[in-house]
Order: sequence, then structure tokens, then C-alpha cells
Amino acid sequence: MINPKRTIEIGVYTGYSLLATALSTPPDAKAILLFLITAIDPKAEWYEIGLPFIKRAGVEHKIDFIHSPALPVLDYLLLQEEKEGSFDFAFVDADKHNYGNYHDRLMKLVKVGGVIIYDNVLWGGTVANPDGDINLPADKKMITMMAIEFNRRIADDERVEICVAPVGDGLTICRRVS
Ligand SMILES: C[S@@+](CC[C@H](N)C(=O)[O-])C[C@H]1O[C@@H](n2cnc3c(N)ncnc32)[C@H](O)[C@@H]1O
Repeated sequence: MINPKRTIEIGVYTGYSLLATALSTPPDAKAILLFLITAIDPKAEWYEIGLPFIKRAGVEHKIDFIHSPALPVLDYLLLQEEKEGSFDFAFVDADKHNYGNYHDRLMKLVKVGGVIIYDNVLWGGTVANPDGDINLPADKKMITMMAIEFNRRIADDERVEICVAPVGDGLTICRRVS
């Protein structure tokens, strides 16, 4: 849809969504031999499990895997003026309590017209009825409340147009419009 060339992946795990992104970057990306996808996760051992499949798919050269929590990496990218507005796409599927912090940074890193997707925004459906399951453990309930707050915040953010896709655990597709 947006023909992404430079992308950010926050939360890699074994690289399932990363591989999908890598396969969807344009074929000419291969010719210019640049790292196109900045993929960030503090657990390198999980990425290494998926890496053979990424190699087999012939897209490893497109990926700059950064073994770190995402926030300091995003802040480092923002120190480089040329990185502002330089990304076409970001996929966020990591620690839920930082989604708001990621949004603040990604709104500077992703260009106007670019897309950010946030995963797990429905949090098992609990966002629709946070008091519905009294057996929900406290840590899960806390994430429910964070997801509600994040969803409200994104809905009120005039810099983006959003669409919540009720697939899987809920994806918010967010297009930067200003
Ligand atoms: C649900 S998994 C990601 C799944 C992946 N997107 C996929 O489709 O296979 C969440 C990942 O977020 C990572 N994570 C947790 N805290 C993080 C942080 N502060 N910064 C970046 N990644 C983080 C975890 O290590 C884990 O690999």
C-alpha cells in the first residue's frame, strides 16, 4: 500500500512479523545494500531462533537487528536530524506500558503519509469491558487499563488517522497526516 523502504520494528521475538515486513520491502532494496529495517528487541536469543528462516528467505541483509530496549534506540535515532521523518512504516509489538512513549518518538521518525501499526490494542477483548472478568490477574488488568488509555490517546491525536482492525488481538493502523 505504501511501498515502504525504511521501517522500524519494535518487538521482534523470533521475527515472524519482521520477516513479513522484510519480504514486502521493494526488490530494488536488495540492490542498494542498505539496512532498511531497524529491528529492536532486548532478547537476541529469540531473534537467533528465527534468523535461519530469515536467511533462507534471502532478506537478512535488509535487517539491522539492535539488541536493546527500544526507547534508548529511538532517542538515539532522534539525535540524528536526518532520521526525522525518514521512516515509511513502523510496527510496534512490545512492552505495552511504553506504547505512548513509542508513539511520541515514532511521530517524529515516521514521515507524514507513513504508517504505524500497534499490535494487541484490544488485549484479548478486555478493553471493551475491563471489569468483566474478575479473575483477570492484576498484571493483565493493568495492561488492559494501559491499552484503554493508549487507545483513547491515539483516537484524540489529530496528527494521525486511525483504523482499528479487529484481527488477532487487535491492530491499530495509524497514518501520520501532519
Ligand atoms: C509479542 S513479542 C513480538 C512478536 C513479533 N512481533 C512477531 O510477530 O513474532 C514481544 C517482543 O517484545 C520484546 N520487548 C519487550 N520489551 C521490549 C522493549 N523495551 N523494547 C523492545 N522490545 C521489547 C520482547 O522481548 C518480545 O520479543
